[in-house]
Amino acid sequence: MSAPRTLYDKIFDDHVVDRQDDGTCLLYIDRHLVHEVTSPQAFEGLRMTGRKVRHPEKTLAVVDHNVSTSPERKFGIKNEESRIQVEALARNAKDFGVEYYSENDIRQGIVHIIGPEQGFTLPGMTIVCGDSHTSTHGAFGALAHGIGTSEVEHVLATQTLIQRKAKNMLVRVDGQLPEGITAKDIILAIIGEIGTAGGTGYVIEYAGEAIRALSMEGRMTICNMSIEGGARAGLIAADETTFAYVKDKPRAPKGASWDAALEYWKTLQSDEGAHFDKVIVLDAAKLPPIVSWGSSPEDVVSVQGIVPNPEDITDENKRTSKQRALDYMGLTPGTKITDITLDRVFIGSCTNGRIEDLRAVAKVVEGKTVSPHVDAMIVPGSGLVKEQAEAEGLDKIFIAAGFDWREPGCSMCLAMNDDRLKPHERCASTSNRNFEGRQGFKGRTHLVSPAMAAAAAIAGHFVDIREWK
Ligand SMILES: CC(C)[C@H](C(=O)O)[C@@H](O)C(=O)O
Ligand code: SF4
Repeated sequence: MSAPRTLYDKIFDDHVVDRQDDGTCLLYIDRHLVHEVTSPQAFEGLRMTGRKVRHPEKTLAVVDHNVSTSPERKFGIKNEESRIQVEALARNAKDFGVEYYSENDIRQGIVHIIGPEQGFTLPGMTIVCGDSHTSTHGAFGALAHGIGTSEVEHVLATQTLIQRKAKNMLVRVDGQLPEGITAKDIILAIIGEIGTAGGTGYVIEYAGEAIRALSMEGRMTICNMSIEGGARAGLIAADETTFAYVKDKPRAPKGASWDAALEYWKTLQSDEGAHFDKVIVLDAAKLPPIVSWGSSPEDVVSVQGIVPNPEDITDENKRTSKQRALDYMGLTPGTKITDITLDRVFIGSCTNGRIEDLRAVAKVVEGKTVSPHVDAMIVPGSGLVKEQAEAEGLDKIFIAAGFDWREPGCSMCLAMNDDRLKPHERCASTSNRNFEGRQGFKGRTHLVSPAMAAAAAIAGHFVDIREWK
């Protein structure tokens, strides 16, 4: 009998085209998502060498980072640099025969939201995109890697990727989440625990009762942020929740192909006794709502906590870096998290811009009003998310509460378009990165769950969502 294998081992093995003695492998790539930021040079490379896209039908292109989220966007992009990137992708997709969702297509949205929505992302697949948060697709039991521009060119030309096998890490989240605690709190707590380098060299498989109980949206939130924990990818074994989500999606297999696919997908689980190089265990029942206080996703604390004091850190380098983070954030050690007031609230991104996230927000803000000193925006992750939210009347709830309801895109997750913080503005954000300048020059980001961001918008400061009425 062969040795027990992990889910990662299985998907990897099933895609190896060539294995060198030194461990370098050539992996077959099933799906390639392309956006405007990391693809122009890759297409240019193909042009210069007279190559074609090897499998246009396994490639899907969409604009997301640079698009305006204003309704005015149908009249064209004003920012020169953004316009050039968007136009380049439209042209490249046309020239190379790749399907393309423009900003005027209802299917357009953040690349990691549209893949799953279209059934382009399926269990057991290898999926790549020139974007670090490609790990999101691991929620489907797919092996999904973010790649660089030269690799984008390699995949476009050959439908393969050069890879070395990573190590296996298991993160098991036991027990049940308390009311009000979400997937976002789980992943922020995990990163707080392992640190931003904790996953370096690993592919993380998330398992345990609390993970199994999550919706696909929640699972995507978890896998999305694997990269913030340093991991090469994040994975969750596909199960009935996955199959129910995937079924009838536009590009999902149909009829007999569906049955055959399902048979295979059901084998995609880590075997009993499979070896993991590192195991982390968390108790879901003990998790509080989490808020980040610094400029790294590992700088997290319970909403009931206080801003930590770097003086307490013994390691000098770490102490200096956390001191710098506090200065950047304009925070004083000992301040209660619930005393931190906000100027802006951003709800959206590939971490938390899906329909379930918007429903959670609507539940918190219905019949209430955004604090007069807060400017709050909601950016649906895709045109289809927007359409669904509007069909459910969520937009009316948001607008009545004083939120700005926008068009889909990455928006203020990274401020490549006009949505950005002004220097020193403080923002509660449902996105995944709180790096210096991430949401605008000198902007201050606190990462939270959608419900926590929503409550903060209404209250004007952080509140414990477990006490929300
Ligand atoms: C622009 C892109 C290359 C980048 C990434 O790779 O993640 C962006 O999506 C981000 O979130 O910082
Ligand atoms: S929403 Fe943010 S994290 Fe996601 S792809 Fe866009 S910029 Fe990157």
